[in-house]
Amino acid sequence: MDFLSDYFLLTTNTAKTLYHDYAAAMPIVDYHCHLHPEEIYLDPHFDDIVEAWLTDGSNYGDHYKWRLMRANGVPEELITGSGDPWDKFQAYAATMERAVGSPVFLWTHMELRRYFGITDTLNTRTARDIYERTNAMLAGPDFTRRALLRRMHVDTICTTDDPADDLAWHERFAADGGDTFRMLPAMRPDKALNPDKPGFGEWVERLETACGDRVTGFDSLMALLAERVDFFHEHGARLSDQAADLVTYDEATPAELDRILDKARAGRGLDALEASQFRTALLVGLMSVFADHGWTMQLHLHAMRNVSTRGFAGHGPDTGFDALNDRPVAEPLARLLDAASRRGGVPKLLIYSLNPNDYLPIAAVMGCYQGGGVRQRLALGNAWWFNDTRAGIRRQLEVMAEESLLGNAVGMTTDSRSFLSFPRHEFFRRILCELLGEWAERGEIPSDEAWLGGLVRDISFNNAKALFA
Ligand SMILES: O=C(O)[C@@H](O)[C@H](O)[C@H](O)C(=O)CO
Repeated sequence: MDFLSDYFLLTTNTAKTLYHDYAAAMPIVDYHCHLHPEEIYLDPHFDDIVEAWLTDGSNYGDHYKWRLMRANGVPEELITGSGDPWDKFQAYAATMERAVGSPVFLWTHMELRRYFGITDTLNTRTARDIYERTNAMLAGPDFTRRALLRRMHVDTICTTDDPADDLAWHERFAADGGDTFRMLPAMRPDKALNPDKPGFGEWVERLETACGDRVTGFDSLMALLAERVDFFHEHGARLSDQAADLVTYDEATPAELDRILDKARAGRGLDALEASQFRTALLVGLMSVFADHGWTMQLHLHAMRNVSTRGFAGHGPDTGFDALNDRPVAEPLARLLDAASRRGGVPKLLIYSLNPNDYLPIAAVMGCYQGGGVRQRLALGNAWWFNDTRAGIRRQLEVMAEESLLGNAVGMTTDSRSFLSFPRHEFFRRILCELLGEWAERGEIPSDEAWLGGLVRDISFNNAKALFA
């Protein structure tokens, strides 16, 4: 089979039919990504393929590529530094020559095909020609940020926004009549959930300013966060998204929570127990608020961030110096959900983990809190970050099928920092169809095309669209 042919990844005739007749044309709901609302609203062109693909001055770029370039011995000057764009592109091309089997290799060539119509393999011999052809096209009207989203039939895109953000860019986007797609905020209260991290006190002051009110204790912090959920809801938000790099459960009295909050605001440092008590109470409280609003809460578990001290000191967060951790998940997650179910209720939840060994424990715990007349109240989040690979996506789909209801899975997200990364949805849909096709042609599921095609459309798009119903 030719590289990236129409049938790539589609290993059976059933898969080919399911992908091309049911998945391919479905629009995209990208409900978790890191694209900036300002860039989407202002809709500028890219200076060149290096800005679109690798990095710009603000170190805002695709750290998946940066990690591979570092692994290939490329000096930082040509990764996130101020090196010449052509030198950077050459270095990336040389890196791709070594990246056989990497999803980044596949995505790179899918993006060259889907956006630029270039079918050449990127390497040091073709780099100059591809550099010049892509740069010429990037200057055209079909390559502004919004045009790239339109061309991928994006229906909805959710940005990642702090509770204290004013959502001004979302307001301007809506006031101008939007576009062929919706840009909606998703609330990311990570700063509230990290009272033991530097900047917590400053963040509380940002929240007070956004609300025009004071935080006088833990309950008032929760009240101001609930106010921001109302504000986000009025702006179309229907999802939250928070990282839980550690999943712990420790209870505290209201008085203890107030004391911990004061200590955190004063920057006096919290011990592990105090941080866990604060996070436990805040997560359970937020679950109640999200349940009241009918929101879907995304929990991103077990990242191990900023592993390299030097890397973090030199480049800041989200620059390719993160990993995953293998901390326990089942018991603390069960205790969090149980506390929520006994108090304000368990919201709709998408629970991701960076550690694929967590999939089965998470799915088993999830099954204990379904119900209340809500279809798939809890679902396993899609294969995330290091798991956004053919094997990782298959594993997540298999566990969702084996332990819950694959027909209710909520598709894929780019989770990206690149406007060119939307073929990751095609990558996912092909792997979904490949898996269903294999099961059907092994006789493990009925080869009922209409039924399977409907499920493919639901998993690829309809289930994600329903998050906003
Ligand atoms: O949401 C997260 O915590 C991660 O997606 C994180 O932002 C990471 O840098 C990323 O973008 C992985 O795709």
